[in-house]
Amino acid sequence: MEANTVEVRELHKTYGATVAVDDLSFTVGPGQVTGFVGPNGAGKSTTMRVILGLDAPDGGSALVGGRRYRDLGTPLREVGALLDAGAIHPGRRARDHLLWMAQYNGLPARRVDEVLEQVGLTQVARRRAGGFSLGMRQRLGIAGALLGDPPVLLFDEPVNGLDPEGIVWIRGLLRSLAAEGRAVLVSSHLMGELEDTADHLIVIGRGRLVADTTVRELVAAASADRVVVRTAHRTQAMTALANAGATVAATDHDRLTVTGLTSEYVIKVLNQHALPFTEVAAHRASLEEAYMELTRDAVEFATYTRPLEA
Ligand SMILES: Nc1ncnc2c1ncn2[C@@H]1O[C@H](COP(=O)(O)OP(=O)(O)OP(=O)(O)O)[C@@H](O)[C@H]1O
Repeated sequence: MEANTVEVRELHKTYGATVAVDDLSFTVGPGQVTGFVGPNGAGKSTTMRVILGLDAPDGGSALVGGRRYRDLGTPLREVGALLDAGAIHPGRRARDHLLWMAQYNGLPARRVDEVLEQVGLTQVARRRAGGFSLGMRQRLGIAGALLGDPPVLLFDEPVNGLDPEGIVWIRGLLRSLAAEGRAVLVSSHLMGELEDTADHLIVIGRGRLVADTTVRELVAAASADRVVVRTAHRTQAMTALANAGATVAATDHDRLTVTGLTSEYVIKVLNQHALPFTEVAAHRASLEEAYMELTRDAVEFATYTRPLEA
């Protein structure tokens, strides 16, 4: 297997009575950003911890470049990770923290200054991490992940708590790391966060695989066959389109979502009835909408509450 690939196969992990990861299999391929999505408690962090050898699986395997983490020669050269940005000793200066990591892993000290530059911390390299903002701590954590120039990178909820500028920066960084041919796995409990970043998606719920798909396919499936219409003649348009065989929902005072007809046919029907419109467009679902569609059954199940007995 190539060095820039992660393979998770039939992974199983329990903590006491809690099944955190349940027969999970997926591959993180090179040259793309793979989003790892699921609600809180779905098992994302546990999976990443197992990949990084911080937790032992009860069954199955998680291999980096075909090897278990503990069999990697110099792990930092094979896989870098940002798990918990708060984990740096507050009294330690940023540069010293990275120098210690470099020395411990037999990496040249010049890499420290390179990664500090890459994450934009050169100016504050001699300050103590305790005085760092969350955004600066995230950057320092990422500098540590990049230190060994690894072909595989894992980021657990990297945008959590960041300001918009920090979020834009991280997105750009993830894209450029993937463009260099690396395998990049990034977790989030918010699908929308990955909209402009991920190429591929692994969606999990309760430790199990829900979807393994490209962002493009997922959005296309959720968008399929839906047309958005804007018209001041909402009621008449709803009647005309429904009579033409469409399923129509009013989504705003002047907006309809039409299913079952092409946009060309929708225009034809509106013209036949001399109904003016300001917009007829094929709907493109957001990633968040696609996710809702994907998990709707599971959510319905989860939010079902038994009525009180009389
Ligand atoms: N060390 C542990 N001891 C006991 N239970 C744990 C431990 N780590 C995780 N769990 C449980 O395993 C399940 C999966 O947790 P995990 O942190 O992997 O989910 P997650 O998808 O990363 O969630 P989040 O988005 O909240 O970080 C949860 O039910 C959690 O409570």
